[in-house]
Amino acid sequence: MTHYDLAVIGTGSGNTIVDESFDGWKVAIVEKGVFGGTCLNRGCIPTKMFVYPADLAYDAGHSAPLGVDTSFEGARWREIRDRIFGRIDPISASGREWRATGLPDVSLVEGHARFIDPHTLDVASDTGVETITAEQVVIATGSRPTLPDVPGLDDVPFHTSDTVMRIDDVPPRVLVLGGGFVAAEFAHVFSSFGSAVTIVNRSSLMLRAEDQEVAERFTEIARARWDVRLRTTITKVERLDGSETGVRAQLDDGTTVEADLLLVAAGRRSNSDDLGLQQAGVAVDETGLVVVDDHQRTNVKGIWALGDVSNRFQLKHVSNNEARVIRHNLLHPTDLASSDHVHVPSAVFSHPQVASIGLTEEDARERGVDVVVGRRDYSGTAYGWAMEDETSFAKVLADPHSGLLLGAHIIGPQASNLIQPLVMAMSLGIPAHEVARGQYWIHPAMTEVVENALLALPLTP
Ligand SMILES: Cc1cc2nc3c(=O)[nH]c(=O)nc-3n(C[C@H](O)[C@H](O)[C@H](O)COP(=O)(O)OP(=O)(O)OC[C@H]3O[C@@H](n4cnc5c(N)ncnc54)[C@H](O)[C@@H]3O)c2cc1C
Ligand SMILES: NC(=O)c1ccc[n+]([C@@H]2O[C@H](COP(=O)([O-])OP(=O)(O)OC[C@H]3O[C@@H](n4cnc5c(N)ncnc54)[C@H](O)[C@@H]3O)[C@@H](O)[C@H]2O)c1
Repeated sequence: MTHYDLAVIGTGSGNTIVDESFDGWKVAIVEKGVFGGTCLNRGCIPTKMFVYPADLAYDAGHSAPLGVDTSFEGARWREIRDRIFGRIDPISASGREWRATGLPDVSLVEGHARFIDPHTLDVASDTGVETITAEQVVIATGSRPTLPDVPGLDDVPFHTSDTVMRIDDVPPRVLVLGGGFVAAEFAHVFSSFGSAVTIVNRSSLMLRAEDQEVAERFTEIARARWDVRLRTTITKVERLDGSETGVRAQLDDGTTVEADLLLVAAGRRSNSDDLGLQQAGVAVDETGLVVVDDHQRTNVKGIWALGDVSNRFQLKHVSNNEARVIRHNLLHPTDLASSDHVHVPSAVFSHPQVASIGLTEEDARERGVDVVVGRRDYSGTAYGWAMEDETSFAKVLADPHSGLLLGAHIIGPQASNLIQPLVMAMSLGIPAHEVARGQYWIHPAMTEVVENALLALPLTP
């Protein structure tokens, strides 16, 4: 049995904790799957590498309103896939190699970790069980796709985001179960490359967690592009005769959908189960998230947690922030840092993009928060005219007296980039009028939509 100063379970954001500041520490990094975790191998990075060519394909087929005659002639899916994973897989492999052999004090222990007690882990692999002990343990085991209880699902071929990017060909018909981030991004990718997409979503809007006006606009655009079934669930799914991958789904509205590929995108759950947390006495909340304080400490001394296993955001920039906090706190136990869970932005890389931070207008109303709203359509700016945009807008919420921003929501081209000055303003506490008038906004850049939304706020001087 080997004793370590530190054991990190999970090589997603967990892997980023251990840098040269831990020289002299004896460290175990434990991983049961592909080195590098979700974002690198099957999440943020490959999805965005598919979205970019999908944007090109989509735009090529939609340039006529600007007087440009281009068309989408087809996508070489296997070439796109192999280019993407030809870049990613070697990064994962070399990261693994470096951890396995490159550092004298760091050991890569490959297998499934389970607590035996707060300082002892059994790591099970095909070659047996290795028991290790550690003074400090970081739980960074991430999350996995939720599989809803759909009758027949166990007996049909289906994909989740874990597997769908590695398929061989663009399916003619794709059925997506779910209407959140994953559904919105993959529907765009597959339909841009030629698939007919049907979305079956339980809630009444796609991207239902967004500001309602944004979710409504996204849903309206999605309906014009895909067959979107709202307030609908699949009641039964079965194999499609004569097809290796196809399914026939019965919906609770009485209709049937046939597809060549079923993508299940119904949310993700924390990988806190199957970790033996009870043996360690680590508390988990009713949704399965490991409970941590602002310093990322669990209720058990010496055990920390970060990322999707313990936060509800399920975003890479949040996991990375938490990893930095844990690194600092392990190295400076008497001067603990805290994570920022207040100003958390997110973006959906679909077409259109959606980006948001802070309160939605509905949140503000429900909580009785006094807010004013500033809104600007892209079509009210010169760059919007250049793009002939008719559907995109930016919306900001602020305290009417201080002018401090409380939320921002953008739907349209480059939303994920346009929101950044608003993230900065919220995070640094810069009032709206100062953001709008305390700097030049390059004319006539797309950012003018943000400037104008800020100027549209009816602030009391
Ligand atoms: C399709 C998709 C697209 C996404 N796009 C974005 C995006 O654009 N922007 C964004 O901010 N976020 C995005 N996310 C979310 C982001 O990927 C996650 O929030 C982030 O990767 C979580 O990091 P983590 O370190 O908590 O977990 P992970 O990266 O999942 O790492 C956990 C690791 O722990 C290992 N593990 C689990 N259990 C055990 C065990 N018992 N023993 C040993 N090892 C174990 C796993 O194998 C895994 O390697 C996306 C997610 C998905 C699925
Ligand atoms: N760009 C990004 O940052 C990005 C991209 C992809 C994923 N992610 C992360 O991964 C998480 C998971 O994404 P997701 O899209 O799987 O989850 P989600 O929570 O965003 O959406 C789940 C959707 O599935 C629907 N649903 C659930 N059960 C259903 C059922 N039985 N029938 C029909 N519809 C059902 C819900 O109504 C909801 O619309 C996200 O919350 C996000 O944090 C982030």
